[in-house]
Amino acid sequence: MLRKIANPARLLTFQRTMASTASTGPLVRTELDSQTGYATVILNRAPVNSLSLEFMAEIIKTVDELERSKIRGMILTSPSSKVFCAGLDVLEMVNPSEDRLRSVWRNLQDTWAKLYGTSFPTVALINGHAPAGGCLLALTCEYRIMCSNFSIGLNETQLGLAVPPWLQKTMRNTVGSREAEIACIKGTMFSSEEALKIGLVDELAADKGEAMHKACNYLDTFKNMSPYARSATKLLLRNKKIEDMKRAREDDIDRVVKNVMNSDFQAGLAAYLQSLKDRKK
Ligand SMILES: CC/C=C\C/C=C\C/C=C\C/C=C/C(=O)SCCNC(=O)CCNC(=O)[C@H](O)C(C)(C)COP(=O)(O)OP(=O)(O)OC[C@H]1O[C@@H](n2cnc3c(N)ncnc32)[C@H](O)[C@@H]1OP(=O)(O)O
Repeated sequence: MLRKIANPARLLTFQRTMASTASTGPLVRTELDSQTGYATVILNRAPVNSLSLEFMAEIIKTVDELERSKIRGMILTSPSSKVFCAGLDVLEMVNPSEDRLRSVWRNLQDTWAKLYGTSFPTVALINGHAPAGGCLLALTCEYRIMCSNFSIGLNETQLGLAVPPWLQKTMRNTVGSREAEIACIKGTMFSSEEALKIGLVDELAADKGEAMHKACNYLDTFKNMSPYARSATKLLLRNKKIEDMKRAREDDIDRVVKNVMNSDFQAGLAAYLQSLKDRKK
């Protein structure tokens, strides 16, 4: 459940209607507490918040809007009780047109860059599983609070996908070189407790209410600090990685096209999709 806001009149909700969504309501909902200046961004693409082209475009737009609104902090979360974000929409990879595949990958790069380079402080409130692209979203935030009994990790290699260099770097920056190398190559999924142990998340919480409380505590640490000094320091730390990604982005896209258009990959993906369905039986 979302944190209760003392005065509902203070709650401004930006809502956008999106075409082609199976979710109820907008793909991304933002609730702004005007007392604290903290925005809760709720990823809302049922059932598992998988990242389609349109969903990522909406996340990017939301972050742009929040930058313009001069918020004091952002909490990224999901309305689901089981899944934070299931990563890229695997259907985007099934025999895609090359043009769409390029656009999907470009949007993933931009989603990462936008969230990684926000001027305001960011917390991922990971209230469910966060494989691959779900872990990527969490890694873009400055601080991660994870509810117990879920899993998180960059499991791309398990699906036959290479982890892009900019994402490897983000993982390395978070957990250190050795842990990142092994985790990326093996495609390890970590339990919440294991993730805490290696520093992939910063705190655990028993439930979403507790996680929200801890997220606000993190954001409160900046309450009396100059937003300029804070964000300038963050961007000095992070901008080079964003620029590196942008410089190499066309090569990155070409590599992904080669990876995904390959017939062996497509055969493996079909088997993977079947295994997702079989798990339910
Ligand atoms: C276009 C991009 C091109 C190239 C990529 C190249 C390189 C990529 C490198 C890095 C970037 C990131 C990549 C990725 O993110 S790949 C996606 C990885 N994600 C997964 O492997 C997650 C798979 N899902 C699960 O493990 C479980 O669903 C989960 C634990 C998240 C939730 O389990 P739960 O039991 O709660 O739900 P399910 O019944 O399994 O799922 C419900 C429903 O949703 C469908 N589903 C699940 N995940 C996805 C997904 N990622 N994309 C699309 N659809 C997904 C699932 O099949 C069910 O559908 P249905 O059977 O119709 O109800």
